[in-house]
Amino acid sequence: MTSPVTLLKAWKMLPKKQLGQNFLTNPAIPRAIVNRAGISAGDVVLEIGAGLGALTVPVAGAAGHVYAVETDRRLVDLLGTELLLHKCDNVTVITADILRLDLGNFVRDAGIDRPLVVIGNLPYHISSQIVVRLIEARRWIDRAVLMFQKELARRFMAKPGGRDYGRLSVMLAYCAEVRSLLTVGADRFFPKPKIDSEVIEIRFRETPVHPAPDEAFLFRVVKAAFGQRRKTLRNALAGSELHIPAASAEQALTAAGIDPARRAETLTVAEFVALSRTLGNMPR
Ligand SMILES: C[S@@+](CC[C@H](N)C(=O)[O-])C[C@H]1O[C@@H](n2cnc3c(N)ncnc32)[C@H](O)[C@@H]1O
Repeated sequence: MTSPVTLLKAWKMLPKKQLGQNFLTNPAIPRAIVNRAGISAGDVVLEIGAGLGALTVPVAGAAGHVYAVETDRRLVDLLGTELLLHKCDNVTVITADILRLDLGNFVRDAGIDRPLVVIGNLPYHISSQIVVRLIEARRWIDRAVLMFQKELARRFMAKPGGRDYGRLSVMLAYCAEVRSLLTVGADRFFPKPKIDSEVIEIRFRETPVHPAPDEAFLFRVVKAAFGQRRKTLRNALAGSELHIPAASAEQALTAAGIDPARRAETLTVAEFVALSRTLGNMPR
């Protein structure tokens, strides 16, 4: 692996902060990610934010095929050269904004016949949005192995009852098993970010443990409940974009067996599902 400092210098480029460009500098990290992710020749991988190819090259060495998405057009020639140099002939580079890529259409158009393994050292400013997209598109995905800023990764894995527990903790617990694979120090990147990173595996379940009658509505309820997380659930729901009268919120919470004076951060996934059911059954 050529160091990002050398590569960027040779190609007369500077990293773009607004694209979250913190490139991996130490080849041991991508190798560890590939090993712990258990990438094998049967896998079709979608990489998000390929950058200079630090992860793309070792992933290509282990996987059947890699679709490497990168939004920064400046990097495409550089990435192509790196892939040629490392004889990676099983990589398709896609110049696109991952948030605009329709995964269903992409899988169909590319003729991909199996659930994807998604991998990436994510641009930190859109990490949460990407996870929401992956949850929505999870029918096309087996698992995702992604690097986040450590604080965010902790929130994704949080259990009810603490400050870290939020909207995405609930959405992920609803549909996936999440575990930490590895912590990566800030000094393993160029430019060096302010905080350490963590790689987590999100393995999507075929069916949720507590299926909601209407998943999209469940996710709206979760968003509304955490929208004003310091308020009691009764008031948070009443003041939310769901426009539920306070009396109806109280009635739905009670019917779901939830004390209306509790806060969102104390509810389990099963309780959110029960609440979405009683709210969904109310006349609107
Ligand atoms: C943290 S860097 C990781 C680069 C490389 N994978 C590595 O580990 O060294 C994130 C990469 O995502 C790219 N990126 C930022 N926003 C993106 C988007 N919306 N869609 C696709 N790629 C994006 C950046 O240009 C950058 O190359």
